[in-house]
Amino acid sequence: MQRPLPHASAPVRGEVIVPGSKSETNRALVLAALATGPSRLDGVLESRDSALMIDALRALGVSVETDGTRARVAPPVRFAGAKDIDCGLAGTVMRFAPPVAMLADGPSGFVGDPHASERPMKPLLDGLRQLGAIVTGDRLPFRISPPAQYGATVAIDASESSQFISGLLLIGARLPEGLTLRHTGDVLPSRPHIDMTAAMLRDRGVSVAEPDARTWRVAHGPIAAKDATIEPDLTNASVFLAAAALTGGEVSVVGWPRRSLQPGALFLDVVESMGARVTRSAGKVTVHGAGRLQGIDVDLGAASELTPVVAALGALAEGTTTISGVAHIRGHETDRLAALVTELRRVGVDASETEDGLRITGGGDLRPAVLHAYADHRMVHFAALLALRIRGIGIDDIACVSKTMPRFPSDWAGLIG
Ligand SMILES: O=C(O)C1=C[C@@H](OP(=O)(O)O)[C@@H](O)[C@H](O)C1
Ligand SMILES: C=C(OP(=O)(O)O)C(=O)O
Repeated sequence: MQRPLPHASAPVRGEVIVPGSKSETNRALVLAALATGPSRLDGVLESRDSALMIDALRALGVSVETDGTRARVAPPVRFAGAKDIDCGLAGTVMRFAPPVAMLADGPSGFVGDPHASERPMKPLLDGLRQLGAIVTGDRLPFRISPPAQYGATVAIDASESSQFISGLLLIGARLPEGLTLRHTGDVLPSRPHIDMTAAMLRDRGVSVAEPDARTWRVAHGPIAAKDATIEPDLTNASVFLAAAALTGGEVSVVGWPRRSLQPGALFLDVVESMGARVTRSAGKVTVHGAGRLQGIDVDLGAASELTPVVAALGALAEGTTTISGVAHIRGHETDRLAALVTELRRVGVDASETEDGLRITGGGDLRPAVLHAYADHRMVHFAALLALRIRGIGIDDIACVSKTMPRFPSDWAGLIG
């Protein structure tokens, strides 16, 4: 569905409420499915990625009743093997549901969107093999047969995705002897997401030790049921805050947690270092744009989901912006480094890939264009930000925002006016 995107004829001002965190929602659902009894969740994200997770868990025998942003999850006595579990393009589903399927009473099959088979899976599937599972294939689609006897130690290279570590940690306590998991690679992206997994396990009574920066020990034991409220998604919030920074406006996000493990919270530091002002009061965060932004050098290895938004800011800032630490986003919803460079050049911005990121020179002779989304929700956010300052920007597929924020088009139009 091709769409023109709104241009900002005046500084953007307003207040937004963003839906629940994808990362926290899908972890809370899995942990509730693995728990000793039923859990109630509030603030649950309603989106394609969370719907896929709910369907995957239901297929494995979990009862999930939803009512808007509320969910009641009741674990089964024993997980059932399931055919053709659809992962869509959701990293959290393709990396978190297979370990649960390894605990089932029979084999399970996993499928996904066409591009999903380009996303890295092998280290996770090797991890399941090291635990005794029989797995056919190294990418989607694949099939898992649960082990006759479960192992307890895994060594994998998670430099392509932190989700390999998170997926295995989530089930560690349910393995008969717990889990010792070691990362063997040189870099480890998205550390805050792994910390979020460990924190949510600990909140449910699980012992997770971290003897060094690349090893986790999860003790065997019960995962307590826990009623929980999901935080707003701070990465999705960054798009709205960035609108203020780009137009010299003022945008607040309501319900910003006082403390959060979401890497999206790091956006506040990034936008501040580009020249915007950030204030906090009574549960909300406000970005005050100064009208001009400065290019920066920033390592987004901890928060690589922010790359498309920061790339848009860099394209419209003065000077050069260098984003590093994000080589692994070549394996995200699309090859995000290639996609961002192609789309920046399409509108006349000088941009190139580095070994682990992007170099963008702000400004240039900017021109209108219909940008490509590559089925990637964050490429739509990127295009929406460019459109604020470049007249005549459209997007070839707006519907893919349903991955994590189906109401983005109306919320965005409401904010921009
Ligand atoms: O565990 C999670 O919820 C996520 C981890 C990160 O994955 P990578 O480590 O693959 O970047 C992040 O980019 C993704 O959007 C969500
Ligand atoms: C990388 C992302 O998603 P996924 O959970 O599918 O990996 C993302 O949302 O930016």
